[in-house]
Amino acid sequence: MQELIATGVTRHHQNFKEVMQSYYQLTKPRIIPLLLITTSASMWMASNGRVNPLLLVVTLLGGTLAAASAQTLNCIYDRDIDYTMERTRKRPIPSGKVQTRHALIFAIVLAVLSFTLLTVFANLLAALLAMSGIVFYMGVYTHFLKRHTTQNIVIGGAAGAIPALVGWAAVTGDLNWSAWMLFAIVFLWTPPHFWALALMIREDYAKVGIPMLPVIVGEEETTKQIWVYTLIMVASTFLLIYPLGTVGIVYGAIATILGWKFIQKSWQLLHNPSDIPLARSTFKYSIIYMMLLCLGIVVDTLPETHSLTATIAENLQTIISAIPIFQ
Ligand code: HEM
Ligand SMILES: CC(C)=CCC/C(C)=C/CC/C(C)=C/COP(=O)(O)OP(=O)(O)O
Repeated sequence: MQELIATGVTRHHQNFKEVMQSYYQLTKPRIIPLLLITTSASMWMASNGRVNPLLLVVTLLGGTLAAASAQTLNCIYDRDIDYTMERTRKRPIPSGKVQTRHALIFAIVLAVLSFTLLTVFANLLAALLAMSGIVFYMGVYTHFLKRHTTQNIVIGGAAGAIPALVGWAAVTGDLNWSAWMLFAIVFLWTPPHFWALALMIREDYAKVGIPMLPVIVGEEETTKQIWVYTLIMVASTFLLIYPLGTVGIVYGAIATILGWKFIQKSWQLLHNPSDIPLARSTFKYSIIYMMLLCLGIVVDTLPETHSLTATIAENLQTIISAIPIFQ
Protein backbone atom coordinates (compact mmCIF):
# COMPACT_ATOMS: atom_id res chain seq x y z
CA MET A 1 0.00 0.00 0.00
CA GLN A 2 2.76 2.40 0.99
CA GLU A 3 4.50 1.52 -2.25
CA LEU A 4 1.36 2.34 -4.18
CA ILE A 5 1.10 5.75 -2.57
CA ALA A 6 4.81 6.42 -2.82
CA THR A 7 4.81 5.76 -6.58
CA GLY A 8 1.76 7.95 -6.99
CA VAL A 9 -0.16 5.25 -8.88
CA THR A 10 -3.32 6.19 -7.02
CA ARG A 11 -2.90 9.92 -7.69
CA HIS A 12 -6.09 11.73 -8.63
CA HIS A 13 -6.47 14.68 -10.97
CA GLN A 14 -8.25 17.48 -9.18
CA ASN A 15 -9.24 21.06 -9.89
CA PHE A 16 -7.95 23.93 -7.73
CA LYS A 17 -10.88 23.80 -5.30
CA GLU A 18 -10.45 20.07 -4.79
CA VAL A 19 -6.71 20.49 -4.21
CA MET A 20 -7.40 23.15 -1.57
CA GLN A 21 -9.97 20.88 0.06
CA SER A 22 -7.51 17.98 0.15
CA TYR A 23 -4.84 20.05 1.89
CA TYR A 24 -7.46 21.36 4.29
CA GLN A 25 -8.50 17.78 5.13
CA LEU A 26 -4.87 16.86 5.83
CA THR A 27 -4.96 19.18 8.84
CA LYS A 28 -7.87 17.26 10.50
CA PRO A 29 -9.67 20.61 10.82
CA ARG A 30 -12.54 19.47 13.06
CA ILE A 31 -10.24 18.99 16.03
CA ILE A 32 -8.47 22.35 15.83
CA PRO A 33 -11.27 24.62 17.20
CA LEU A 34 -11.24 22.86 20.57
CA LEU A 35 -7.46 23.17 20.77
CA LEU A 36 -7.92 26.90 20.16
CA ILE A 37 -10.63 27.11 22.79
CA THR A 38 -8.22 25.75 25.43
CA THR A 39 -5.58 28.23 24.21
CA SER A 40 -8.09 31.09 24.53
CA ALA A 41 -9.19 30.07 28.03
CA SER A 42 -5.56 30.07 29.10
CA MET A 43 -5.04 33.54 27.60
CA TRP A 44 -8.07 34.88 29.44
CA MET A 45 -6.81 33.49 32.75
CA ALA A 46 -3.29 34.78 32.17
CA SER A 47 -4.54 38.30 31.44
CA ASN A 48 -7.25 38.44 34.13
CA GLY A 49 -9.91 38.76 31.48
CA ARG A 50 -8.25 41.56 29.51
CA VAL A 51 -6.79 39.85 26.47
CA ASN A 52 -5.11 41.99 23.84
CA PRO A 53 -7.26 41.27 20.73
CA LEU A 54 -4.30 41.38 18.33
CA LEU A 55 -2.29 38.97 20.49
CA LEU A 56 -5.32 36.68 20.66
CA VAL A 57 -5.69 36.57 16.88
CA VAL A 58 -1.98 36.03 16.29
CA THR A 59 -1.71 33.31 18.93
CA LEU A 60 -4.75 31.46 17.63
CA LEU A 61 -3.43 31.71 14.08
CA GLY A 62 0.01 30.47 15.16
CA GLY A 63 -1.64 27.67 17.13
CA THR A 64 -3.78 26.70 14.15
CA LEU A 65 -0.75 26.52 11.88
CA ALA A 66 1.20 24.41 14.40
CA ALA A 67 -1.70 21.99 14.98
CA ALA A 68 -2.29 21.74 11.23
CA SER A 69 1.38 20.94 10.71
CA ALA A 70 1.30 18.28 13.45
CA GLN A 71 -1.81 16.66 12.00
CA THR A 72 -0.37 16.65 8.47
CA LEU A 73 2.79 14.92 9.72
CA ASN A 74 0.58 12.39 11.50
CA CYS A 75 -1.35 11.80 8.26
CA ILE A 76 1.94 11.12 6.47
CA TYR A 77 3.29 8.75 9.11
CA ASP A 78 0.01 6.86 9.55
CA ARG A 79 -0.89 6.59 5.86
CA ASP A 80 -0.60 2.79 5.94
CA ILE A 81 -3.04 2.26 8.81
CA ASP A 82 -5.28 5.10 7.62
CA TYR A 83 -5.69 3.20 4.36
CA THR A 84 -6.84 0.06 6.18
CA MET A 85 -9.21 1.66 8.68
CA GLU A 86 -12.79 2.41 7.54
CA ARG A 87 -12.93 5.76 9.33
CA THR A 88 -9.71 7.13 7.84
CA ARG A 89 -9.59 5.55 4.37
CA LYS A 90 -10.83 8.68 2.60
CA ARG A 91 -8.08 10.90 4.03
CA PRO A 92 -6.11 12.74 1.32
CA ILE A 93 -2.95 10.58 1.36
CA PRO A 94 -4.46 7.07 1.46
CA SER A 95 -7.03 8.10 -1.13
CA GLY A 96 -4.25 9.33 -3.39
CA LYS A 97 -5.37 12.95 -3.47
CA VAL A 98 -2.13 14.33 -2.00
CA GLN A 99 1.35 12.92 -2.50
CA THR A 100 3.41 12.22 0.62
CA ARG A 101 6.24 14.51 -0.56
CA HIS A 102 3.85 17.43 -1.10
CA ALA A 103 2.23 16.84 2.27
CA LEU A 104 5.66 16.97 3.92
CA ILE A 105 6.48 20.30 2.27
CA PHE A 106 3.07 21.60 3.36
CA ALA A 107 3.70 20.52 6.98
CA ILE A 108 7.13 22.17 7.04
CA VAL A 109 5.76 25.43 5.60
CA LEU A 110 2.98 25.47 8.22
CA ALA A 111 5.46 24.89 11.05
CA VAL A 112 7.82 27.62 9.82
CA LEU A 113 4.94 30.08 9.46
CA SER A 114 3.70 29.23 12.94
CA PHE A 115 7.12 29.62 14.53
CA THR A 116 7.76 32.93 12.77
CA LEU A 117 4.36 34.37 13.59
CA LEU A 118 4.51 33.40 17.25
CA THR A 119 8.11 34.54 17.71
CA VAL A 120 7.56 37.92 16.06
CA PHE A 121 4.11 38.82 17.42
CA ALA A 122 3.94 36.81 20.70
CA ASN A 123 7.23 35.56 22.10
CA LEU A 124 9.88 32.86 21.73
CA LEU A 125 8.53 30.70 24.57
CA ALA A 126 5.09 30.48 22.95
CA ALA A 127 6.71 29.63 19.60
CA LEU A 128 8.96 26.96 21.13
CA LEU A 129 6.05 25.42 23.01
CA ALA A 130 4.01 25.20 19.80
CA MET A 131 6.95 23.50 18.08
CA SER A 132 7.32 21.12 21.02
CA GLY A 133 3.64 20.23 20.46
CA ILE A 134 4.46 19.17 16.92
CA VAL A 135 7.55 17.21 17.99
CA PHE A 136 5.74 15.48 20.85
CA TYR A 137 2.63 14.58 18.86
CA MET A 138 4.65 13.31 15.93
CA GLY A 139 7.78 11.94 17.60
CA VAL A 140 6.46 10.64 20.91
CA TYR A 141 2.77 9.85 20.30
CA THR A 142 2.61 8.88 16.62
CA HIS A 143 6.04 7.26 16.29
CA PHE A 144 6.84 5.73 19.68
CA LEU A 145 3.55 5.16 21.48
CA LYS A 146 0.55 4.80 19.17
CA ARG A 147 1.50 1.41 17.72
CA HIS A 148 3.27 0.02 20.79
CA THR A 149 1.43 0.55 24.07
CA THR A 150 -2.07 0.76 25.53
CA GLN A 151 -0.85 3.85 27.36
CA ASN A 152 -0.34 5.62 24.00
CA ILE A 153 -2.97 8.27 24.47
CA VAL A 154 -2.34 8.71 28.20
CA ILE A 155 1.21 9.89 27.59
CA GLY A 156 0.51 11.19 24.09
CA GLY A 157 -2.32 13.27 25.50
CA ALA A 158 0.33 15.73 26.67
CA ALA A 159 0.62 16.97 23.06
CA GLY A 160 -3.04 17.94 22.98
CA ALA A 161 -2.64 19.78 26.29
CA ILE A 162 0.27 21.94 25.08
CA PRO A 163 -1.98 24.60 23.44
CA ALA A 164 -3.03 25.58 26.98
CA LEU A 165 0.62 26.35 27.73
CA VAL A 166 1.05 28.23 24.44
CA GLY A 167 -1.84 30.54 25.37
CA TRP A 168 -0.43 31.37 28.79
CA ALA A 169 3.10 31.86 27.48
CA ALA A 170 1.87 34.16 24.70
CA VAL A 171 0.38 36.51 27.30
CA THR A 172 3.01 36.42 30.06
CA GLY A 173 6.18 35.13 28.38
CA ASP A 174 6.31 32.64 31.22
CA LEU A 175 4.54 29.62 32.73
CA ASN A 176 3.12 29.26 36.23
CA TRP A 177 1.08 26.75 38.25
CA SER A 178 -2.22 27.89 36.75
CA ALA A 179 -0.94 27.28 33.23
CA TRP A 180 0.26 23.80 34.23
CA MET A 181 -3.06 23.15 35.92
CA LEU A 182 -5.04 23.79 32.74
CA PHE A 183 -2.49 21.59 30.96
CA ALA A 184 -3.18 18.87 33.55
CA ILE A 185 -6.96 19.18 33.13
CA VAL A 186 -6.73 18.68 29.34
CA PHE A 187 -4.18 15.88 29.90
CA LEU A 188 -6.51 14.02 32.31
CA TRP A 189 -9.52 14.68 30.09
CA THR A 190 -7.93 12.97 27.08
CA PRO A 191 -8.28 9.32 28.23
CA PRO A 192 -12.07 9.53 28.84
CA HIS A 193 -12.41 11.55 25.61
CA PHE A 194 -10.52 9.08 23.48
CA TRP A 195 -11.36 5.73 25.11
CA ALA A 196 -15.10 6.46 24.83
CA LEU A 197 -14.51 6.82 21.09
CA ALA A 198 -12.18 3.80 20.98
CA LEU A 199 -14.96 1.66 22.51
CA MET A 200 -17.03 2.50 19.43
CA ILE A 201 -14.37 1.78 16.84
CA ARG A 202 -12.19 -0.86 18.50
CA GLU A 203 -12.66 -3.32 15.61
CA ASP A 204 -11.05 -0.80 13.29
CA TYR A 205 -8.03 -0.43 15.59
CA ALA A 206 -7.83 -4.21 16.11
CA LYS A 207 -7.72 -4.70 12.34
CA VAL A 208 -4.52 -2.65 12.01
CA GLY A 209 -2.94 -3.93 15.25
CA ILE A 210 -3.06 -0.62 17.12
CA PRO A 211 -3.06 -1.51 20.85
CA MET A 212 -5.77 0.93 21.89
CA LEU A 213 -6.94 0.05 25.41
CA PRO A 214 -10.32 -1.57 24.51
CA VAL A 215 -8.60 -3.79 21.94
CA ILE A 216 -6.14 -5.21 24.49
CA VAL A 217 -7.94 -5.22 27.84
CA GLY A 218 -11.60 -5.25 26.72
CA GLU A 219 -14.59 -3.06 27.37
CA GLU A 220 -14.98 -3.61 31.12
CA GLU A 221 -11.44 -2.64 32.06
CA THR A 222 -11.58 0.33 29.67
CA THR A 223 -14.72 1.69 31.28
CA LYS A 224 -13.10 1.27 34.72
CA GLN A 225 -10.17 3.38 33.57
CA ILE A 226 -12.52 5.96 32.01
CA TRP A 227 -14.28 6.16 35.38
CA VAL A 228 -11.05 6.68 37.34
CA TYR A 229 -9.71 9.33 34.94
CA THR A 230 -13.07 11.14 34.92
CA LEU A 231 -13.07 11.36 38.73
CA ILE A 232 -9.49 12.61 38.90
CA MET A 233 -10.03 15.05 36.04
CA VAL A 234 -13.23 16.53 37.49
CA ALA A 235 -11.57 16.87 40.92
CA SER A 236 -8.57 18.58 39.32
CA THR A 237 -10.76 21.28 37.73
CA PHE A 238 -11.41 22.69 41.23
CA LEU A 239 -7.71 23.20 41.94
CA LEU A 240 -7.90 26.29 39.71
CA ILE A 241 -10.16 27.78 42.40
CA TYR A 242 -8.31 26.48 45.44
CA PRO A 243 -5.39 26.63 46.11
CA LEU A 244 -4.53 28.47 42.89
CA GLY A 245 -7.21 31.18 43.11
CA THR A 246 -7.04 31.86 39.37
CA VAL A 247 -10.81 31.60 38.91
CA GLY A 248 -13.79 32.00 41.21
CA ILE A 249 -17.36 31.13 42.02
CA VAL A 250 -18.85 31.44 38.52
CA TYR A 251 -16.34 28.97 37.12
CA GLY A 252 -16.89 26.82 40.22
CA ALA A 253 -20.64 26.56 39.55
CA ILE A 254 -20.07 25.75 35.87
CA ALA A 255 -17.34 23.17 36.64
CA THR A 256 -19.61 21.50 39.22
CA ILE A 257 -22.59 21.12 36.88
CA LEU A 258 -20.46 19.99 33.93
CA GLY A 259 -18.35 17.67 36.08
CA TRP A 260 -21.39 16.06 37.70
CA LYS A 261 -22.81 15.25 34.26
CA PHE A 262 -19.46 13.77 33.12
CA ILE A 263 -19.31 11.61 36.26
CA GLN A 264 -22.88 10.42 35.64
CA LYS A 265 -22.04 9.43 32.06
CA SER A 266 -18.88 7.58 33.11
CA TRP A 267 -20.78 5.80 35.87
CA GLN A 268 -23.44 4.64 33.40
CA LEU A 269 -20.72 3.47 31.02
CA LEU A 270 -18.98 1.62 33.86
CA HIS A 271 -22.17 -0.38 34.37
CA ASN A 272 -22.92 -0.82 30.66
CA PRO A 273 -19.50 -1.35 29.05
CA SER A 274 -20.96 -2.76 25.81
CA ASP A 275 -23.44 0.06 25.27
CA ILE A 276 -22.13 1.68 22.09
CA PRO A 277 -24.69 4.52 21.93
CA LEU A 278 -23.72 5.39 25.52
CA ALA A 279 -20.02 5.38 24.57
CA ARG A 280 -20.85 7.68 21.63
CA SER A 281 -22.79 10.01 23.88
CA THR A 282 -19.90 10.08 26.42
CA PHE A 283 -17.44 10.90 23.64
CA LYS A 284 -19.65 13.73 22.34
CA TYR A 285 -20.20 15.00 25.86
CA SER A 286 -16.44 15.08 26.49
CA ILE A 287 -16.14 17.66 23.70
CA ILE A 288 -19.05 19.78 24.92
CA TYR A 289 -17.63 19.52 28.44
CA MET A 290 -14.22 20.93 27.48
CA MET A 291 -15.79 23.69 25.39
CA LEU A 292 -18.10 24.83 28.18
CA LEU A 293 -15.46 24.48 30.91
CA CYS A 294 -13.21 26.81 28.93
CA LEU A 295 -16.12 29.17 28.34
CA GLY A 296 -16.63 29.09 32.11
CA ILE A 297 -13.02 30.21 32.59
CA VAL A 298 -13.47 33.06 30.12
CA VAL A 299 -16.73 34.27 31.68
CA ASP A 300 -15.33 33.97 35.21
CA THR A 301 -12.23 36.03 34.48
CA LEU A 302 -14.06 38.91 32.76
CA PRO A 303 -13.82 42.16 34.79
CA GLU A 304 -17.62 42.57 34.35
CA THR A 305 -18.19 39.24 36.11
CA HIS A 306 -15.92 40.31 38.99
CA SER A 307 -17.85 43.52 39.58
CA LEU A 308 -21.18 41.68 39.29
CA THR A 309 -20.22 39.01 41.83
CA ALA A 310 -18.78 41.68 44.15
CA THR A 311 -22.09 43.62 44.02
CA ILE A 312 -24.10 40.45 44.69
CA ALA A 313 -21.83 39.57 47.63
CA GLU A 314 -22.19 43.08 49.10
CA ASN A 315 -25.99 42.99 48.80
CA LEU A 316 -26.11 39.53 50.37
CA GLN A 317 -23.97 40.79 53.24
CA THR A 318 -26.34 43.73 53.79
CA ILE A 319 -29.39 41.46 53.72
CA ILE A 320 -27.81 38.93 56.08
CA SER A 321 -26.68 41.59 58.56
CA ALA A 322 -30.27 42.94 58.63
CA ILE A 323 -31.55 39.56 59.89
CA PRO A 324 -31.78 39.77 63.74
CA ILE A 325 -30.09 36.43 64.55
CA PHE A 326 -27.01 37.49 62.54
CA GLN A 327 -26.68 40.89 64.25
C1 HEM B 1 -3.73 11.79 22.20
C2 HEM B 1 -4.82 12.51 22.35
C3 HEM B 1 -6.07 12.38 21.48
C4 HEM B 1 -6.46 11.38 20.67
C5 HEM B 1 -5.77 10.07 20.39
C6 HEM B 1 -7.70 11.81 20.06
C7 HEM B 1 -8.40 11.07 19.12
C8 HEM B 1 -9.51 11.48 18.46
C9 HEM B 1 -10.11 10.79 17.37
C10 HEM B 1 -9.58 9.50 16.76
C11 HEM B 1 -11.19 11.49 16.98
C12 HEM B 1 -12.14 11.15 15.84
C13 HEM B 1 -11.69 11.94 14.67
C14 HEM B 1 -12.26 11.48 13.39
O1 HEM B 1 -13.33 10.85 13.36
O2 HEM B 1 -11.61 11.77 12.38
C15 HEM B 1 -11.27 12.65 17.82
C16 HEM B 1 -12.24 13.62 17.72
C17 HEM B 1 -12.14 14.83 18.33
N1 HEM B 1 -11.15 15.24 19.18
FE1 HEM B 1 -9.73 14.08 19.98
N2 HEM B 1 -8.05 13.04 20.52
C18 HEM B 1 -7.06 13.43 21.36
C19 HEM B 1 -6.99 14.63 22.00
C20 HEM B 1 -7.80 15.69 21.73
C21 HEM B 1 -7.61 17.00 22.25
C22 HEM B 1 -6.50 17.42 23.19
C23 HEM B 1 -8.62 17.77 21.75
C24 HEM B 1 -8.90 19.22 22.00
C25 HEM B 1 -8.68 19.81 23.15
C26 HEM B 1 -9.46 16.92 20.92
C27 HEM B 1 -10.60 17.33 20.28
C28 HEM B 1 -11.38 16.54 19.50
C29 HEM B 1 -12.61 16.98 18.84
C30 HEM B 1 -13.22 18.37 18.93
C31 HEM B 1 -13.08 15.90 18.11
C32 HEM B 1 -14.37 15.84 17.29
C33 HEM B 1 -14.10 16.13 15.85
C34 HEM B 1 -15.38 15.93 15.06
O3 HEM B 1 -16.28 16.74 15.22
O4 HEM B 1 -15.43 14.97 14.32
N3 HEM B 1 -8.93 15.67 20.94
N4 HEM B 1 -10.26 12.62 18.72
C1 LIG C 1 0.71 22.90 20.08
C2 LIG C 1 0.45 21.77 19.18
C3 LIG C 1 0.90 21.88 17.80
C4 LIG C 1 -0.14 20.66 19.67
C5 LIG C 1 -0.54 19.52 18.85
C6 LIG C 1 -1.85 19.09 19.34
C7 LIG C 1 -2.49 18.06 18.51
C8 LIG C 1 -2.28 18.07 17.06
C9 LIG C 1 -3.31 17.21 19.13
C10 LIG C 1 -4.03 16.20 18.38
C11 LIG C 1 -4.67 15.20 19.25
C12 LIG C 1 -5.38 14.20 18.39
C13 LIG C 1 -6.62 14.56 17.73
C14 LIG C 1 -4.88 12.99 18.22
C15 LIG C 1 -5.50 11.95 17.32
O1 LIG C 1 -4.47 11.32 16.72
P1 LIG C 1 -4.61 9.89 16.08
O2 LIG C 1 -3.46 9.74 15.14
O3 LIG C 1 -4.73 8.85 17.09
O4 LIG C 1 -5.99 10.03 15.31
P2 LIG C 1 -6.51 9.25 14.04
O5 LIG C 1 -6.73 7.83 14.44
O6 LIG C 1 -7.80 9.98 13.69
O7 LIG C 1 -5.48 9.41 12.96
